[in-house]
Amino acid sequence: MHQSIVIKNVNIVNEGQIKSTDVFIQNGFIQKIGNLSGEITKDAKTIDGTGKYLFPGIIDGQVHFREPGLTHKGDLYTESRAAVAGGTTSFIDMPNTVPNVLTTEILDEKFRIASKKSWANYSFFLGVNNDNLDSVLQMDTSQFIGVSDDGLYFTKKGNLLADSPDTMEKLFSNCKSIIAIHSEMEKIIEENEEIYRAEYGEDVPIACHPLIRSEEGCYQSTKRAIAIAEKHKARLHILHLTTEAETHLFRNDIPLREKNITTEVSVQNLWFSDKDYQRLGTLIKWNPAIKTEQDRVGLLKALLDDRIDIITTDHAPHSLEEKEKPYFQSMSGAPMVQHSLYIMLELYKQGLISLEKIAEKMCHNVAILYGIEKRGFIREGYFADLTLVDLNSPWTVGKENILYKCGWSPLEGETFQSKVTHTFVNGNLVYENGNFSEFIPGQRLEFK
Ligand SMILES: O=C1C[C@@H](C(=O)O)NC(=O)N1
Repeated sequence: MHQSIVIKNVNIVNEGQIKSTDVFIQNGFIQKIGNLSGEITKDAKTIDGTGKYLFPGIIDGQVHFREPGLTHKGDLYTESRAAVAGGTTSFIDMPNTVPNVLTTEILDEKFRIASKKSWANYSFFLGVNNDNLDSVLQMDTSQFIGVSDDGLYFTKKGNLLADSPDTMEKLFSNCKSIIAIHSEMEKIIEENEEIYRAEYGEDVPIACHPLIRSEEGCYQSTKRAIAIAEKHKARLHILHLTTEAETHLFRNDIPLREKNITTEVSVQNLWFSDKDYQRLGTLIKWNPAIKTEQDRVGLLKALLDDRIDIITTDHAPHSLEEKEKPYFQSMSGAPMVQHSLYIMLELYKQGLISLEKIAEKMCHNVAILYGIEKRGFIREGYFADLTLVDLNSPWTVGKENILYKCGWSPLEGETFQSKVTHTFVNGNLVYENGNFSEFIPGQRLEFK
């Protein structure tokens, strides 16, 4: 259902600049950027962009949309709908669905479901762990967006790659595609669990979470993974960094395109810190854990100085019932994909990051890092995935505007100054001032 649309007098935030211009969209693509008048836009729907800011659609490099198998928490329809309402137009989903994505058959099935249900553009990681390592090494993994172990440890202890240096050696010496790993050492976590269990029994306070899933567990794991990757010249991506200490293990003296070792931060680690455990309890229990205020500040600094390459959400919905349990039973993770751009724009309002840097880390760099074709930038000939934002339109997160299937957010009660007013996916205006268009499926991400 492509339409011709012209966005007039809008500030485009793109490739390190903000420029006031017009953008003409037709047949799914950005056809023209510049001051437009007359013939070309004659039959086009006009959107007045005066005073607003146009970003490339956000590409979220790490989400858990829960389908198949865990659809009481979320599914590809509900979570991708929440995504586009928050300005996210593409996502890459993790393999800890049920069954785990450990074969190409299951991967194909996820692509099939997404082609029917996803509002946003999509791709999926193939899961890799000790169980399927040999078969993964037989595959031509350069055909996949990447392999990842994220979340697979939920179904089986001891499956974090970070706990299996032999597996990592074998994988890193053979795998041609991006290897995205969840970097924590299970052994260190288990030792810490025993210490706190001895002290508190089963009633361990949530404030102990960052001490159990500790800085040490993250740092040792990331350091070792980088050493093994460097030895084999593998393409390693460390998922959701949570400590300042780890940021110093990454380089910022070479362009992203030349890096073999990259990393990311998830928005919640730029927003929450250990001071929030008292207020929000297990609602902000994540793996790896939200750490200290010093870590939060250090992560932001590393993002700004390019040791951290991209921003993701690790959107991980669970039902409230699954969250509101004593420490050991409470599920880790929380929904975020509808609110990621809002968090970053609020940090902009606080003077902590520029709009250009937000576009770089949430759009351009994700496209570069994963080699995604023709997305992530506002350029003529690129897909018209675009997000229009009003920076002066305050609103408050509440049950009535949360779109996640699980129906809650750790951000409830938070007031954000900015609002996404329009979201375009492949040239289709799918979201406008709180209303959705008819359902139009997103596309499979193509990559180089
Ligand atoms: O890595 C992960 C996985 C995620 C989930 O719930 O799937 N939850 C988390 O807290 N971290």
